[in-house]
Formats: sequence, C-alpha cells, structure tokens
Amino acid sequence: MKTTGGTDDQKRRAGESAAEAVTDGAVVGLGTGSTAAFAIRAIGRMVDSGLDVRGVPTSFASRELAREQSIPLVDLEEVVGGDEPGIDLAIDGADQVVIDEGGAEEDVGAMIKGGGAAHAREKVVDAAADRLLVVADPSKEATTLDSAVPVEVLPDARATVAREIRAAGGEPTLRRAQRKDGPVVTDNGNLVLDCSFGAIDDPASLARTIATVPGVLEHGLFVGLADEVHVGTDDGVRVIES
Ligand SMILES: O=C(CO)[C@H](O)[C@H](O)COP(=O)(O)O
Repeated sequence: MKTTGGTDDQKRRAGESAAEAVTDGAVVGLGTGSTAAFAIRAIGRMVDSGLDVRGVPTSFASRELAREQSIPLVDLEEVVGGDEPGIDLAIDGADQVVIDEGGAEEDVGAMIKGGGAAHAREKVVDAAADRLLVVADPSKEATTLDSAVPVEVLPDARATVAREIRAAGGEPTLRRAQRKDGPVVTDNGNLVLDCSFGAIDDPASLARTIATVPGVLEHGLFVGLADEVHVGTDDGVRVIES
C-alpha cells in the first residue's frame, strides 16, 4: 500500500546510490520525479568532475534539470538504432514497486509509475535501456500493487477508454490540474485517467489488457523492466535485484 512520501534524505540516498552505477562514456536515461532528481544532480556533480556521459531525458522536467546540471543531452534517435551505442542504463523513480520477497517472485520489480504524468516517455526510455535502476523510498514498497494506474489517453478517446477500463474492473478518474481549472495535459498533449483496480494480482495480464484499448497511448504499469530497486532508508540503501 502506498503511504505518505518518504523523506528527502531517503530519496537522496536512493538517487545517489543508483548514480554510482554510471560509468565513463555511458548513455544514461534520466528519470522523472523527486527521487530521480537526486540521481540527476549526482550525475551533474560527476560531470563537473570530468565524467563523460550523455543523458536521455524522460520528460520536460528531467530535461530542464539536466540542463541546469550541465549534463550533455542526446535524443533517442542519436543513440538507438544501427551502430549506435544504445542506452546503457536508465535511473527512474516509482510510485509503487513490488519488492517484498513475500510476494510472487516474478512480480518483484513490477511497478506503477506516472505520478508526474511522464510514464509514456519514461517507458520508452526505460525499456530501451540495457539496465533499469529504480530509485524509491520505503513508502513506495508493496507486496501487491494496489495504487491507481495512470493511463495516458488521446483526448477524443477519454470516454471510450473509460468505458473499457470499467469493463476490465477498474474505476477511472480524470486527473485534474491543481493550479488551473481543467485536466492535467501531458507533455504529449494527452489526458490522464487514474484507474483504480484494487489489488492487482496479475500485473502483466492487466498491463496487456489496458495496452490493447484503442486510444490508450501508454499506461503506468511497468512489468519486467526493472533490474535493481534502490530503496533509500534512514541509515542507508537497500538494493533489491529483480
Ligand atoms: O513516474 C513518475 C513520473 O511520471 C515518477 O518517477 C514517480 O511519480 C515517482 O516520483 P517521486 O520520486 O517524486 O515520488
């Protein structure tokens, strides 16, 4: 169950721990959110010290932060395909992640993302990376995923997607902006339906179901992508391999 957010110190430890995996010459996917931001700042300090890296941002926000940190950026097209090096490593946050060894072993590392409505581009970059390191605080840990799943939808498809989500056992809610009258609009110009399914016993199956609904651009269930989860605690970091 997702509880309140973690502390900045917990997030910083997680982010800095994952950033240690960045090696000279690497192409790195730069995730979104307050925990991934600590990793981006740590990479920025490494660049200041002479490390040669190129970053692939996953959102407007991560691009802005990386620029502030003077991290050289590249487009996906420049690093993926043909003889290009690809993305060595991506570091990204999570809203909820299965890391409890008491849960189903194959689900460890399954997560829900999209709290920042950036999950479409995050999934493209994270899935393209050779390795995905997830950074989280203990409030994100779960045995079974049960947070609402963000679903990015084409604006015209809002009603039809909502109907299909209900048919699949979910309850969709249009995400509204906090400081403007109206809905959240993603970096891609789309809307977000936060879809509650209760406890998600089979994340892979639900991921496939949502992905097949016409008008869905991307959903926030990330299954089988994470290689490691770095959980920052009050006195250190736990690294769980998945
Ligand atoms: O998926 C995301 C953005 O779309 C973020 O990674 C997720 O919301 C976690 O953010 P934070 O580290 O601030 O809790």
